[in-house]
Amino acid sequence: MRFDVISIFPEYLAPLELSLIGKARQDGLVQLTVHDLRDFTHDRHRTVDDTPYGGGAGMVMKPEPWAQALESLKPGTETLEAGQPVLVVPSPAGEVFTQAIAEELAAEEHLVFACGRYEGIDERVLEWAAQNYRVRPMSLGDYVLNGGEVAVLAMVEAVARLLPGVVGNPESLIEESHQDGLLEYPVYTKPSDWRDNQVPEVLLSGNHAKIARFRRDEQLRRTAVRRPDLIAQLSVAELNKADLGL
Ligand SMILES: CN1CCN(Cc2ccc(Cn3ccc4ccc(-c5n[nH]c(N)c5C#N)cc43)cc2)CC1
Repeated sequence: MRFDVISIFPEYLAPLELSLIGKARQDGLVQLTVHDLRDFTHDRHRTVDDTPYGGGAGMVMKPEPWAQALESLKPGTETLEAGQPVLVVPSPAGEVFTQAIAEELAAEEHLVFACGRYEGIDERVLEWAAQNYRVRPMSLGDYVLNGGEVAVLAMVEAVARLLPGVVGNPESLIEESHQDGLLEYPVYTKPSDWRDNQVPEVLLSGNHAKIARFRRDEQLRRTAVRRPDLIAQLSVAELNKADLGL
């Protein structure tokens, strides 16, 4: 999988050189390149923004540097068969990024991320880019950030960890939170008695059926309390099976 990230703050993406993603890059499982948008400007001040048409506060990112940066990444013939690369554009106005979308993107060969700043990128860039990219405005969630870099750190990690060989134990990807539409169950480790707080007895029982039931009930209980919106999508049968203890 090839990732390209374009930003005016390339150093913001340095954490992607660490830990699992960093190792995946060293092992050649992931090719990730960060590009400085200002390298695609040609004026003395390396200008990337200007005032908004129609007035309003703040500045808007100029289209030309983005067009030149995206053209520099235009897919070669080797990827034509795979279809156009996906251009992910973090935005407060994007579709909300989910585990399902992470899995979708993990099946792609080439992802390009455009990190906007200021009040956003001139909209014509997204329209123009659609000639060579499948453009996907994407939001990390319903809150306001100052730019796209934090979102790209999260999205790249969520996608890259799904790629073969990146996470040491692939089994840990199976019981993922949100994978089955529920929040994950609580986890515990030694000591079993910690400051007079005990690990739930069932987890020490060795009875795998009871442990599985306990974990499922905890998933349902937590989801019902913290994310009732997810519960609505569950079957009645599933809910009846659980002892929610609410
Ligand atoms: C007059 N009003 C008109 C509405 N705007 C809305 C607005 C526009 C840009 C920004 C800052 N920004 C610039 C690029 C960029 C990318 C992603 C995100 C982002 N925020 N939240 C997420 N989940 C994000 C993601 N992913 C924010 C970004 C903030 C707020 C304000 C001014």
